[in-house]
Amino acid sequence: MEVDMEVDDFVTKSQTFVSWLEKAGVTISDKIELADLRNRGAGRGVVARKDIAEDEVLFTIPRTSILSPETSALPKYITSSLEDPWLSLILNMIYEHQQGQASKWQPYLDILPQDFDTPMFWDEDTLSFLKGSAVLSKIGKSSADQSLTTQLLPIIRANDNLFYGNDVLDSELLALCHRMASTIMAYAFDLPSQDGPASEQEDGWEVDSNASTAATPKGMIPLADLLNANADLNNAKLYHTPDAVEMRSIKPISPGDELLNDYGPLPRADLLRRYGYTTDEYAKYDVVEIAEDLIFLPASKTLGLSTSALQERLDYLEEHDVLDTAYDISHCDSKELTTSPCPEELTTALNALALSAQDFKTLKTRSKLPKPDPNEKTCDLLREILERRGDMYLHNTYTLDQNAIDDMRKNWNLSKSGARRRLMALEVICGEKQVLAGARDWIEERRRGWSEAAYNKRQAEEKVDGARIGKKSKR
Ligand SMILES: C[S@@+](CC[C@H](N)C(=O)[O-])C[C@H]1O[C@@H](n2cnc3c(N)ncnc32)[C@H](O)[C@@H]1O
Repeated sequence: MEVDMEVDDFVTKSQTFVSWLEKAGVTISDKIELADLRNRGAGRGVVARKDIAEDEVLFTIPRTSILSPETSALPKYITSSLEDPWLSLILNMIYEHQQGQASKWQPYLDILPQDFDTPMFWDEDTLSFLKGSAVLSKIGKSSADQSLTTQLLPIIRANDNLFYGNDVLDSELLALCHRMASTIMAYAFDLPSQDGPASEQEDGWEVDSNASTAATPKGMIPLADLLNANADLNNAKLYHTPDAVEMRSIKPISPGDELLNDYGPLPRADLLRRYGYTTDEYAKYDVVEIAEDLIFLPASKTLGLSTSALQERLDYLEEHDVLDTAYDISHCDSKELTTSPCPEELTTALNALALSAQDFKTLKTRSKLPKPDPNEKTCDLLREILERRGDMYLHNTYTLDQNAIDDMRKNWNLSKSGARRRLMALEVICGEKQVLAGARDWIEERRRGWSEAAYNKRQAEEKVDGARIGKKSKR
C-alpha cells in the first residue's frame, strides 16, 4: 500500500512538473519524454521516443525559468553581502521552497530530492568504509556547517518577514541549508554572463566546465538537470543563447535510449561526493591522491638528504612551480611504458631530490629542471611511496574488496541506503587500489626493461671482450 502511494506520488509529481514546464515557456521536442528510471536506481531521466539526429534541439528553456538569484522573487539586497554564488543560490532556493504554492518554481522544487546518498549524510560507521581514500578529507561537513551557520542563518533570522525561520530550530534550518547545498552540488549548472563575447555567437555556446570557478554564478535549470550522466554514452549537451538555454543532441539517438549528459572526467570518489552514486563507466577516471607528506620527507630519508638540502631543493622546485600539496596517480597500461601513471611534476620533483649535490648545483646554476622521466632511483622512491600510500587502506589488496563487492551486488538488498552506501564506498576503494596496483606493475615493468637492457649490454660487452681475447689468443 505504502509503495503504491509512493509510486502515485512520484508519477503525479512528474506529470505536474511536465504541465508546469509548458506554462513556464519551455519548448520540448515531441521526440523525447520524462521517464521513471527507479528500477535501475536512477530516479527520473529523459528518454528518446523517436529517432533523433545529431545536433537537434531537444528542449529550450527561457532564462526567466531558470531558478537563480537573478530570477528568484527574493529581493536582491538580501543576498548582496554574499560573495559566494553557492550561498546566494542556497538562500534563494530556501526562500522559494518556503513560499510553497506562491513560488513560481513549486512544481519543479517538488521533484527535487530530499534525501541524498552523498557522504555528507553518512554516519561514522559507513564513512569508515572509505578509509584510505582522499575523498574523506574533502567531504567538508564541518566547513560547510561553519559557513552556513555564520553566513546564512543570520540572514534568515534577520529577515523573518521573508523567511519562516522564527519557529524553526537552528538545527532544522541548517539541515534545510545542507539539503539545498547538496541539491545544487548535484543539479545546478554554471550560468555564463549574458553579456560578453560569447553571447554574440549565432548558434549559442556550450558551457566550458573548465572555465567554472567558485565565483561563476550558478542556477537551477529545470528539465536540463533531469538528464542522468554516463561518461561513455554522453549524447546531449547544454548550450546557452542570450535569452535561453538549449539541450541539443551531439550524436544520433535511437528510440528508447536515454538522453545522457556528461558530468566530466570524475573519479568515482568525486562522483560519489558530488552526486551520491557510482557507476563502472567512471572507473577509468579513478585516481589515488598522494599527499606531499607521504612523499618528500620520507624520500629525503631514503636518499640520505639532510633537512637543509631537502629544503633547498623544495624551495627550488617551488620557485619553478613543480610543488603541489598532493599528486594524483592515475590508471595506466603497464605495457605502455611511455605513459606514466605519475604526474610529470611528481617525477620531476623526485628526480631533483635524487640528484647528487654537484648535479643539483649545476641544475640550479642553469636554472633548469630535471626531465620528467623516472630513472631507476626515482622508480625506487616511487615504489616506496606507493607502498606507504597503500598502507593507508584497510587491506593492502583489492581482491578482498572485489569479492565483497561481488557478494554485495548479488546478495544484498541495495534498495536500503546503508547497503548501497557501503557498496559504493567499496567500489571507490577497490578502484583506487587497482590504480595503485597498476602503478606498481608499471614501475616493475620499467625496472625489468632496465635490467634487461643492462643484461643485454653486459652480454654484448662480454661478447666483444671474448672476441678480442679470441683474437689475441689466435695471435
Ligand atoms: C542532475 S540529477 C539527474 C536527475 C535525477 N535522476 C533525478 O531523478 O532527479 C543527478 C542525480 O541523478 C542520479 N544519477 C545521474 N546519473 C546516474 C546514473 N548513471 N545512474 C544512477 N543515478 C544517476 C544521481 O543521484 C545524481 O545525483
